[in-house]
Amino acid sequence: MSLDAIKSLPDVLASAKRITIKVGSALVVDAGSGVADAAWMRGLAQDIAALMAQGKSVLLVSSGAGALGRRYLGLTRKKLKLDEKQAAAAAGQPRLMSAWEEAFQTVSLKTAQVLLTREDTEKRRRWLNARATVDTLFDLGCVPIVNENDTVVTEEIRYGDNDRLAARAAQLVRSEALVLLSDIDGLYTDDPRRNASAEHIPLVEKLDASIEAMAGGANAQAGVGTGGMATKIAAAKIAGSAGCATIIASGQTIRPLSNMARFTVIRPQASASAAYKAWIAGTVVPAGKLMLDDGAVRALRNGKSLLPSGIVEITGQFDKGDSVSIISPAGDEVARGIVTYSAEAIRAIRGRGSHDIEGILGYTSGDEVIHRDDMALV
Ligand SMILES: Nc1ncnc2c1ncn2[C@@H]1O[C@H](COP(=O)(O)OP(=O)(O)O)[C@@H](O)[C@H]1O
Ligand SMILES: N[C@@H](CCC(=O)OP(=O)(O)O)C(=O)O
Repeated sequence: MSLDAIKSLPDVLASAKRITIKVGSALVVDAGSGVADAAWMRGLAQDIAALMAQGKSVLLVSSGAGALGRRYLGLTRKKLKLDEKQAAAAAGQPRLMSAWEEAFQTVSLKTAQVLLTREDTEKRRRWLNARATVDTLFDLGCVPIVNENDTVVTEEIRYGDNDRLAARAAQLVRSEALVLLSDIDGLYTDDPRRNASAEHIPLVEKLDASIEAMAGGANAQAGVGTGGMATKIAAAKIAGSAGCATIIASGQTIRPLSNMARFTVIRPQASASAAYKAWIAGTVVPAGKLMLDDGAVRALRNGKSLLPSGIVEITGQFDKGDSVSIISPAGDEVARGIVTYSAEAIRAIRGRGSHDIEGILGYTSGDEVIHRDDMALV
């Protein structure tokens, strides 16, 4: 795979280690035939392979299940009832995945399906489980392909648009860049399909109400998009608060990431890891305390993860995924972090070596009680 292909990528993408790419239905589904656009999908697969060859992890969020299923089931009416939309998504999703599988096979990459609901991204335990699965898929060199689990979500509990789902997914995997590939090459001062004098905006430094006011609804002509520019700006806001930059670009070329002539970059408020650590340190109420020995406190201050061997005492009842306070022998709070094991499990493994964990608990969730990425020094 030639790396020349990605020379024209915006800097923000070149410097990101983890990238989330969202593609809209209009790109994946050929408007005339109503089936997956295999040639376009192969082109994107080549671009993604080029990014992965640089050591980046790529999460793909793909719309198109509803549009593919509609045609397959012969549901051609413009307006469908919710249960019909869900039926279309149920029929379209396996078609969408098999089209992606074929596309990625041409660049020797494996794919995996991750169907999420809003609850998965809002309930902490489910969030952590989803994150662990996607991390493992990255480690295995796979391209996780995310969509909303349309068949089980009702109107009240669904995202309904994959722009915001993609922003949450980007946050889930701690992406530094979220690319929203659409049928338009970025944000304009007004919907350019309705206002010919609308001007393109290449860079948004600060996403405020004046920017939000520019973004309108979907391209009604295409008929398959959901949310339009408004949900892309809402997505950029979610991503930005998690330290992730958003790029809105047109996907209407055969190699959309290599041929990104014009786009809009929306700057995040902080770096992804700084935003995550600020969230751990500030917004989370600790559910318990871990008292450490001096050696463990020194290790944490040197940027190491917390291992069971340095834990002397535990207070409180907490579960895997909860936040705890980490206390020095002098009684000071040195850090806060998200635990990989429950209070009960940590009581059983405290003071022991990581290699003993599996023997004591009968399972292991990793060597660390708190991974350094999940810890903020106070
Ligand atoms: N300010 C704006 N700048 C650019 N596009 C806009 C703006 N306001 C509304 N739009 C519309 O948003 C559409 C893209 O959203 P959408 O149709 O939902 O695509 P997708 O399927 O990629 O999510 C554009 O085609 C355009 O008509
Ligand atoms: N989950 C839906 C996609 C909903 C959606 O946001 O569509 P789009 O605006 O085309 O990205 C599907 O696969 O049909």
